[in-house]
Amino acid sequence: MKARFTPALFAHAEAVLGQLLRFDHPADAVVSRYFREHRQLGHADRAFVAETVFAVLRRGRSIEARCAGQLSDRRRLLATLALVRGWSQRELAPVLKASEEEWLAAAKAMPEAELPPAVRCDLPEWLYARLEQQFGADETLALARAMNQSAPLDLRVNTLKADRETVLAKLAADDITAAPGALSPLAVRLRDKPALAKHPLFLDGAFEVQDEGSQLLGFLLEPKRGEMVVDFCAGAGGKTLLLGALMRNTGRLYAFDVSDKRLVNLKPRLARSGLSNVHPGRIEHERDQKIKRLAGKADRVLVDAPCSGLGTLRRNPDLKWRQNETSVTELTVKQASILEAAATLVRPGGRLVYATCSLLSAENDAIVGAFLDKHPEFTLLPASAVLARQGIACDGDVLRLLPHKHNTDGFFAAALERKA
Ligand SMILES: C[S@@+](CC[C@H](N)C(=O)[O-])C[C@H]1O[C@@H](n2cnc3c(N)ncnc32)[C@H](O)[C@@H]1O
Repeated sequence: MKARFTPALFAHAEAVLGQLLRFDHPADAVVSRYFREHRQLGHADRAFVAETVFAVLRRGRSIEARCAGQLSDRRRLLATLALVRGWSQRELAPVLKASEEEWLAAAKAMPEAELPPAVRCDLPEWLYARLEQQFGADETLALARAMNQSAPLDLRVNTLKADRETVLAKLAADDITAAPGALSPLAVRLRDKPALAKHPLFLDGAFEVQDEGSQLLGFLLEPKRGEMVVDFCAGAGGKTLLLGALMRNTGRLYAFDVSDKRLVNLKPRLARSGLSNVHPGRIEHERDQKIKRLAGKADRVLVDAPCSGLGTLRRNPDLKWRQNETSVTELTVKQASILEAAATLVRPGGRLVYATCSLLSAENDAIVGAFLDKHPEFTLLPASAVLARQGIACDGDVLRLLPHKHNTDGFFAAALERKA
């Protein structure tokens, strides 16, 4: 159902945008809190508000340029509706003032191709410069365009509870249009974004929401029955749950994180999943005693490192305005330190996977390159070969998923093996 566009609904979007543009909290948290405080807003109204303010976060830089400096939050929203969402002046009529019509027509008339490259890509200068150096101008534009779209909703089937065909059939019976993912053998991609929190298959643990790209990191680690596996930065367990299922609920899977809050969020997911091989543990830092006790014992270790998150701009467009060169440099120091500590856990012949959801080589190739230079006892396992033997086609010695090529979030992952 489409929302009825009224001045009151527009005012809600304006209020949310005002909060978002302070950039002091993650955008999804700000929007969720606003909706909790305004329960009268129905599903369609919420969808309108969320999509419109997220569109401003995605396209704000080029919108500003096209509006030639005459900007307020109200005008940002009007211009986004007209220029990004393609609304006509007739559709905007309930809100648009006669005095704004000329301004909006001029913004619409300005050709996008005349904007400087970073503005056209809707990226801050520093980020554009880094991506352009890595990918070249044409590919950066394609990448930025893909990242300025909203992401599809992907599920991961929990093989302890169901198989993909059964999940697809049951979703179809509920009029939820879905298709098997193109890369992950466990992925289901939905055509729309239905609310799933009360769906019986979700409540029963038959699926979890997880980007298809994120699922491939579990396959790169390739944990087996009966092994000892460590998820070093487990967070709320997005990947832990997949690893536990790949281990067929056997062996021992440690889920470590420094954040109590995230580990608490893992609990209900674990309960739904039916897994009993997962051992969550909070650590103070990467050199915690709990870690030291496992030195040299783990068959496989996943480091899903804290990162800039710049591969997830489709979902978190605010990150491009909240990260900066200093925050990225601080993250790289942390990433190197976590990888160093996690590596000590790996037994001879065992596997270590370093992964991020960043696009920046400073957080990816540079971290792994420096680690391998310092640790000749580790070698790089070609990611394409590891994935090919599990029926997953992906080129390259490292896994590099990109929104414009793979239609997933941006991920980097490298599989390293400690020599036997
Ligand atoms: C990319 S997130 C992990 C996401 C999680 N693996 C998932 O799939 O949902 C990175 C995590 O690293 C955790 N972290 C930060 N510093 C850490 C450290 N020194 N040791 C372990 N975990 C850390 C953060 O709390 C955060 O949960």
